[in-house]
Amino acid sequence: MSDTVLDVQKLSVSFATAKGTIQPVRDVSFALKRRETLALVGESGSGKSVASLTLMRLISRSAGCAISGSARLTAGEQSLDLLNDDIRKISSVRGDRISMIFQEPMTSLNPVHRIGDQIGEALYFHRNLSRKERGEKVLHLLDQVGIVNPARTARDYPHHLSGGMRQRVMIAMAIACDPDVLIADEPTTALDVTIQAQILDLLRKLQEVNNMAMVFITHNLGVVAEIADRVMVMYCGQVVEDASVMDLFRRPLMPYTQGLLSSIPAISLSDERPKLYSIPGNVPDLAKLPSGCAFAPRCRYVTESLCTAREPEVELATPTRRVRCLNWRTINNVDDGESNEA
Ligand SMILES: Nc1ncnc2c1ncn2[C@@H]1O[C@H](COP(=O)(O)OP(=O)(O)OP(=O)(O)O)[C@@H](O)[C@H]1O
Repeated sequence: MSDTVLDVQKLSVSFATAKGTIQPVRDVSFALKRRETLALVGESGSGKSVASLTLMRLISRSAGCAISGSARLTAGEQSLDLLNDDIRKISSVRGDRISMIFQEPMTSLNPVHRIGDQIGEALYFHRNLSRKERGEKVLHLLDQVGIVNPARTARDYPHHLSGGMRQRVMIAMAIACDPDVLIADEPTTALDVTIQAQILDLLRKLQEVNNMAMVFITHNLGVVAEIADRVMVMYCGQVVEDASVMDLFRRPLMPYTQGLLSSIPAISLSDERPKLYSIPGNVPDLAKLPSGCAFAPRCRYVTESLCTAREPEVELATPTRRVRCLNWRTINNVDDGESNEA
């Protein structure tokens, strides 16, 4: 049996906007294995949320939105294409085999329903449980995510809870049916660092217990180092680098990734604090992408005749890492025949 639970091939999403057609996700492919955590990183607007909402089928084809590619979810006996199969089939696995923790718990939780009822909803739809069994499972889930008084919290409404507790409740909802794949969209961004560490710890433990795979969206490279096995860096909707955490942090190959890693602040006790690097310029408007490589206008290694003339294809730098840059060999002193050691 293959270990791949989610196989995404050539996912592209475009929207018709007042400024013209934009393509926030372009030709994104990746495979996710059981128990693996893939981090999706990139600046705001790089297409991380649109990609994951499309996988959940929460963005779907309409007059103003075109989607192409495939996303095969293989969970137990089931195998289905999240992008192309009938929506009734997708609804039967959404919240069950694949689920999502959203960025902002306060807007995702329903303010007029009790916490216990909201967690119980996925169980009601996907599991054949009596009311009593469902209630017990809700208390177990609240306990599992570290809520101190599950019975009381189950009766509470969202506004009774702190930000950290609401985020735990969101996790309890997402894992209620032991999903095979969990997509977590910046689940710790709004929390202070101690709570952030607790939530990361919790997700890791749950992953071990439930054997689930995770797609973890974040801006925070410290969090990536903490939680991910692989990292996929996105820029203007494209994957520009994809590598194991070790390889990426040890030797980033794409100038954008190099820039991101150089902008992480280090803790320094000396009087002379090193000046922090920041990538010059801004992410371009998706409606007016520059010609050639989208990162070229901000790249310190840009070769005008090459980088602005041709759009780079994604290349295998080694059998296990991909990079999208016409200059990556020159920048990293890699000979043509040497790619396997990059
Ligand atoms: N429904 C929509 N219609 C038109 N444009 C959209 C729509 N949804 C998202 N976009 C645009 O798609 C681009 C990618 O947005 P997305 O939210 O995926 O970025 P992101 O990488 O997740 O950013 P952040 O880290 O800030 O969440 C943005 O330019 C956004 O304005």
